[in-house]
Amino acid sequence: MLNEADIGKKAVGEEAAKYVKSGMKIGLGSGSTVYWMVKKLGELVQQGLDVEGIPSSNQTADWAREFGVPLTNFSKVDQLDLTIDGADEVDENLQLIKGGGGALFREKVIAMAAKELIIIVDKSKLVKHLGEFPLSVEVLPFGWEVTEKKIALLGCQPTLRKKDQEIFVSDNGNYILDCAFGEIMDPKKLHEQLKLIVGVVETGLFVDMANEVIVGNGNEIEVISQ
Ligand SMILES: O=C(CO)[C@H](O)[C@H](O)COP(=O)(O)O
Repeated sequence: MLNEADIGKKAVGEEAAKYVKSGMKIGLGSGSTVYWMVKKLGELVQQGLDVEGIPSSNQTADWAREFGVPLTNFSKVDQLDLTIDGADEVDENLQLIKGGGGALFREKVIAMAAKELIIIVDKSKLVKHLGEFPLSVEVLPFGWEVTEKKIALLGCQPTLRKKDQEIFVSDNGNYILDCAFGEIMDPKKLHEQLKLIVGVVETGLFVDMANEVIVGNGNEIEVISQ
């Protein structure tokens, strides 16, 4: 049985697949909302849609293989036509926090490489200001303790992400610090400050990147554009 949020995720995931046209190279995001998009894409491929995707996580790659979505990589593709991804928070200016699943680095690469970025969320992800969801920051394992202290000086309490009592390791072999900054009034500035810290690989702030956000409220869908 799907709960209210899951119904919204399924609705927007399936809706987003309609934006994919034959011949396109697609960036495939990560997370439970993207799952529905990849599943739908698999059905469309069965019906003759000619598309290739670059996955942003090992999990998404597994789903693509399961549902029959052909995969490619950046040695063969310079630019993606479209990237479709989820988010943890979306503010009124379509700025995003991503990285709840720890795939933020590859998600940012496929977002940057695409002509268009469509974000798919259920309505619980819409916020006035970013920051209630702790910001994910991917850091190199070497000296992560020092990196953590530098990040804390920017005004948060970072927590090293763990899974099943073990340190969570990203698909890139790095660690994730979940940084509770509270309300983030200037996402661009915070992102830039974080990126200046040696050891920070990438932040989950996606600033001025989303072109369109598809929001699911149960089965009702709303599209918000820049
Ligand atoms: O950024 C992400 C993973 O790194 C996801 O897109 C984000 O966490 C949303 O996930 P879900 O669709 O499961 O709510």
